[in-house]
Amino acid sequence: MSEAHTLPQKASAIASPLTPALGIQGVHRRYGSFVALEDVNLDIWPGEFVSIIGHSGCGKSTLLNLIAGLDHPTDGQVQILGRTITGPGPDRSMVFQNYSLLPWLSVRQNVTEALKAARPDLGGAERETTTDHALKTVGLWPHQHKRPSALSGGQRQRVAIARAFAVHPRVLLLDEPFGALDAITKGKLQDELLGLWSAEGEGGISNVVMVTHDIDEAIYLSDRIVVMSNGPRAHIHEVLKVDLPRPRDRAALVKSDTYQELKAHMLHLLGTVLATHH
Ligand SMILES: Nc1ncnc2c1ncn2[C@@H]1O[C@H](COP(=O)(O)OP(=O)(O)OP(=O)(O)O)[C@@H](O)[C@H]1O
Repeated sequence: MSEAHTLPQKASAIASPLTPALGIQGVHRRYGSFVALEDVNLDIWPGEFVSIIGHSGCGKSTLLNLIAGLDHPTDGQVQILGRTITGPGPDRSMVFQNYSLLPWLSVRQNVTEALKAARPDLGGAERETTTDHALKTVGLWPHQHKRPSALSGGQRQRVAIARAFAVHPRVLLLDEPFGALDAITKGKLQDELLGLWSAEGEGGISNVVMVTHDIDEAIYLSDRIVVMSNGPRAHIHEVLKVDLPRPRDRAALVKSDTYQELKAHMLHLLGTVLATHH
């Protein structure tokens, strides 16, 4: 169950197996004398879906922000396809824990404004078509002219996801995207996400890096699960490979031995080995 360089399961992944989509190399992040992350190293291969799990405060959001280019390592570097990340870019798009919608704009405008910022190359007509497609994909077409305040939590989450999908990022970064949702909505959004990730070409997303607290979600979605040690001085405790064929059937999956073993191992890690006493 240790980290291994394995070919991911998405067909497009095989194109360049030797250059990581994301290379996290000797990354430290200190805030003054407080060491949040210490020597984090991880290669994420093109086509991989990777989840990051760990106790509260271990630096998961910090790591995601470093990949997004919204923050910078104190030491080490994060690379995308071999190039050092120095700031945000249209090749990466982030869905934050709090959705970060602009409350004075409609659902549709929240998507189009993000597109204007992230994809200035698009003409007006193309931007509208892309927005239409994203809103339909997440099932928000009938609500496109509403303000976020008129939406349910699940619908707001869908706007944030539509916005991220619309910019067609090569890498989609998700910070507990489904945390506050009911099980049915969560399941639907997880499947929509998998659909977009596994689609090739237009609308396809090469990599997803997702922070989650949900073990079942991590196993259902991921190719690998990164388990962080507790902070401060958090680092990668273990990387688990999810050796379950795709497409995955939720009901059948939970009965499989591989699933049960992986879940038991993660419960042991998080509940015993890395147990906290808050
Ligand atoms: N700007 C900052 N200044 C000082 N300390 C910070 C700053 N940002 C984060 N930290 C600290 O770094 C550590 C990691 O924070 P981070 O938000 O990445 O954790 P997390 O694993 O995402 O937590 P959670 O699961 O609760 O969202 C925490 O101890 C936090 O207090």
